[in-house]
Formats: sequence, C-alpha cells, structure tokens
Amino acid sequence: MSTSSSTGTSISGIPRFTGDAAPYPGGDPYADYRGADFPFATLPDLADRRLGGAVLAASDEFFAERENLLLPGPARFDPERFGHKGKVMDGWETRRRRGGSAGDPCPADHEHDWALIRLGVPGVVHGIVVDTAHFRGNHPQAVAVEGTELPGTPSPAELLAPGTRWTALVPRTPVGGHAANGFAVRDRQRWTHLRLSQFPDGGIARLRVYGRPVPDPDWLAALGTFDLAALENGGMVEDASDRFYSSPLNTIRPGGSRRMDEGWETRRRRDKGHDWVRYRLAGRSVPRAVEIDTSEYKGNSAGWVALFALDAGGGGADPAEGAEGWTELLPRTALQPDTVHRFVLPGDRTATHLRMEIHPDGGIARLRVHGSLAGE
Ligand SMILES: NC(=O)NC(NC(N)=O)C(=O)[O-]
Repeated sequence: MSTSSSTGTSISGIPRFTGDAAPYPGGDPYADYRGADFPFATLPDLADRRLGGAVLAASDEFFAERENLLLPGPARFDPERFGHKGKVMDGWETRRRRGGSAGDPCPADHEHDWALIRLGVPGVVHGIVVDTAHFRGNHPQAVAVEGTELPGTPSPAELLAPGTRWTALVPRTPVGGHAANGFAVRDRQRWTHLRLSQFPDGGIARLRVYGRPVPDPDWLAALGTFDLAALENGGMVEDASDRFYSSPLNTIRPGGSRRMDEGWETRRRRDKGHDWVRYRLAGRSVPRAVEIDTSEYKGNSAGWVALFALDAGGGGADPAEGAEGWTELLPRTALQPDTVHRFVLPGDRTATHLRMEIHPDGGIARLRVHGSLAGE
C-alpha cells in the first residue's frame, strides 16, 4: 500500500500538511504526528468548551461524536478500543459517503459533511486549526470553514436556513491526515457561529478557533459593573513572564479552578526576580475591587501579589513591560495558599491595562477585576 504525504508552506507562512499519514506503526501514536507552532495559537480558543463553545449539529456522526471536536487537550488514541460501530475515535467522524449506483460508486465533488459550531465567546478569528490527530486513511481530503454573526441564541434550523449569510474564513483546502492543519484568517469581522465542512467525509479530532473575544457592548452596558478582565467580557492576556506549567489565560477563564493545571503556575525562579502577567481590560474602565484566587495551589501558591494599572486611552501610553505611566493599585500583599482574597481598590483610577506581579513565583488560579466602563 502506498501513502502520499507532503508538507509545504502556504503564502501566509503557515506550514501546510496534505495527504495521508502512514498507518499506525505501534508505540507512541504521536511519534509521527505533523504539528507546528502557529503564530496565532497564543490567543484564546473562542470555541473552547470551557468557554461555552458547542457543536450544535452535524450532518452525520456515525463513527465518533461531534462533541469531541471542542474538548480541551490533545486527542487520545487507544489501538485496542473497538465498539459496536467500529474503531473508537476521539474526534468527530462520519461514515463513508457513496455514489448513487454501481456505475457511479463515489460521492459527487460537492458532497460533504458539516458541523455547526457556536463560539463560547463571539469574536474576531485570527487562526484556525483543523487537527486530524490519529485519523490516518480516514481523514477528510479537504476542509472549509465559514463564519456568521447572528444575535441571540439561534437554533440549528435558523443557522441552516437559506437566509443565513455565511462568509468563507478558510476556503475548501486539502489537508493532511494525523496533522495539525493550521490556517491564518484575514477577515477581521466578529463571528458568533462557524460551519466546519469536510469533503467528502471522514474524521477530525479537534477544532481550535484562535482569536480575540468581542462581547456584545449593549450587554456590558446593561450589566454596569462586571469583571473587566474576564475573557467572556473581552479581557485578554497580552503578555506574561512564564508559561511553563500552564497558560496565564487560565486566570481569566469562567468558573473556578478545580485542579492545579486549571490555573496559572510558573516554574520555580532561581534568580531574585518575579513573575507577572499583563492584561488588557474589556475597555477603558474603573476597577473597584479584585478577587485573587490561589485555589489548588498549596505548597506552590504565589507568595505576594501587587497590582498596577495603566491608562493607555487615546494611544498615549505604551503598555509594554517597563513602560512609563503604571500606577500602583494594590501594594505588595501576602497571599494564603488555596484561598480567595478580596481587596477593595482606590476606585478612582481609569485603566485600560492591568499588571499583576507575583513574588517571587508560584500559582494564581483566577483574577477577577470588578468595575465598570469609563463611559466614553
Ligand atoms: N479503521 C477505521 O478507523 N475505519 C473506519 N472508522 C472507524 N472509526 O471505525 C473508517 O471507515 O474510517
């Protein structure tokens, strides 16, 4: 049996994998996986199940359920696991499409399977990864991704209605099996839902939709006081000193942290420095109270914390590390392990950015910054 496999680079400089992967050779199933460091993958995954992303419907899910597409973490492969329907796969896998007759056994060129995805947070998409991990010989030949922006909570029927306008984010493009197929997205519109198509059929392990959250401004205005740092409200991590054990993005995810790896934990520092995260707040705003949560960090909680604010409104100040204009919101304060700490802030300072310093290193599970938009 011959397999065709090729790797190239697209115009955008993103690595491109096409063709089959070799049959599973035994041993570590990831040993021959084709992956890449995509420049957009530091942004949050807007479709993440933990943010509320969902696969609302799919044309078919005979071999493996559509919900697997949005699970956090890499897809697993157990060569020994078979069920009543076939090989148990950690992904979304449809049955083989067939043509209409003995003389015409192959599906027509336009035939394909589709899945409808609701983003956990609406936003601007910068890059998409269609991960075909462990799908070798049963991955799609090509994929396409489209986006739409609809108010409220449309049903699958409404999304599928002929009046719904879909815009191509990734045109129909050949992909590789057992590979992270990455696509840079240029369109800077806001999207609420995506449609993932695979031609003509096959299996996709994970879908990642990297971008910047853009919540509904009317909703934030109606709320008045809300968490200015939360991802779902448009807060973002701009930079951090350390991502060794886990991502600083975790500090602004919804809900509490139930395990050490659901927060932000830095490596042990062996110098006299400290770790930090720089956040961009939902907008120019007035932070009034913060919650700093060290849940699940016991022998490795951050020792002390300090907070600084910067108002870069009007493009005046540069938020980059070491820039002028940062003012202290919370002086260096001792933290307890596995505890939610509450601090009232001066409440009279406008800010677009916030820097959290932890001394010297350690873990922070969540940061909540309660306040309201400055009004303009
Ligand atoms: N060996 C397979 O994976 N075969 C089939 N898929 C599953 N999941 O059994 C197929 O037709 O692609």
